[in-house]
Amino acid sequence: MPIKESELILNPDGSVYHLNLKPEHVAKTIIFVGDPDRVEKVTCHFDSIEFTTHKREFKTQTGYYKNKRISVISTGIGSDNIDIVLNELDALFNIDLQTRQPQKTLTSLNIIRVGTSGSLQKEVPVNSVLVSEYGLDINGTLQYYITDKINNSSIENEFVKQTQWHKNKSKPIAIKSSEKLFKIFSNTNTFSGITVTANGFYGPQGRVLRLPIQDPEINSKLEKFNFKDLKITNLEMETSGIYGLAALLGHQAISLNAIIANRPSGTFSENPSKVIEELILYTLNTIVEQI
Ligand SMILES: O=P(O)(O)O[C@H]1O[C@H](CO)[C@@H](O)[C@H]1O
Ligand SMILES: O=c1cc[nH]c(=O)[nH]1
Repeated sequence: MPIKESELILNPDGSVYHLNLKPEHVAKTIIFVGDPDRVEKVTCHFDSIEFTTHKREFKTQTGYYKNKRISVISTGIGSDNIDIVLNELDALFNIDLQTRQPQKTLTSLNIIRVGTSGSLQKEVPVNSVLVSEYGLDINGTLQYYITDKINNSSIENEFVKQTQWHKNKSKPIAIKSSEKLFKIFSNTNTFSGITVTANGFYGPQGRVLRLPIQDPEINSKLEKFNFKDLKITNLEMETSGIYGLAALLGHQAISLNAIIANRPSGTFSENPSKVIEELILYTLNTIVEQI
């Protein structure tokens, strides 16, 4: 049975609904950034750009960096957007958009997030780079899929126990990064750990401005969490969705985080653009050398 028009929505020009892309527009190695303005901060280093489009928060450019064809897509903020980006991106490669049937031979993509994040550990300082070994979904997105073959329930159970996770909050789901990409992007200068992916920047990340939150101790509980020497290192808003959907769809994914805030010390980077620019160059050169 073909996938119905209401389920896989195509624009009049045949492109996928939100991303505005056709299969020929996208490379198999894709950098995700949150901020649409960060797309050009990556592609300004390219030797050539062959394609650009922009709809809502989703801006895409495809081109060549040192002979490697790479696409850069902005996802906007949050795992709800990751659900859109991963599903539409996968459809471009793994569903025949004419017959609306899955392709017989599936394509596996390399997805590398270049994002910003807040550290939960004093020893992961602002202006450092963190490679997420695990993404921990506390935002509920992955609960809508069948994750029992890809999640780590030992981490999840320990998390619920150690944080006294409130029963009304969505059940956490822990997903590992691509082992291959984790090895490629980790080095002696990078940090690694469990990245908690929240569904908001303020209350869901333990920030209090004027509103009290359900658990005022949550960030110190996250900071103290320990599972076989694995620590929760940072908070942001996309990694677990990328890891979960990539693993389910058969893609390789890694999340690289420029640490711009340190929550225990209450500090924020004086020059976030600098660490982001360094991370972009590190990412591009590592892709060219090792992917
Ligand atoms: O800088 P990006 O990649 O958007 O990532 C982080 O910044 C945003 C919040 O300011 C969230 O998307 C969070 O995950
Ligand atoms: O603290 C932070 C910093 C960047 N992005 C987040 O989501 N949280």
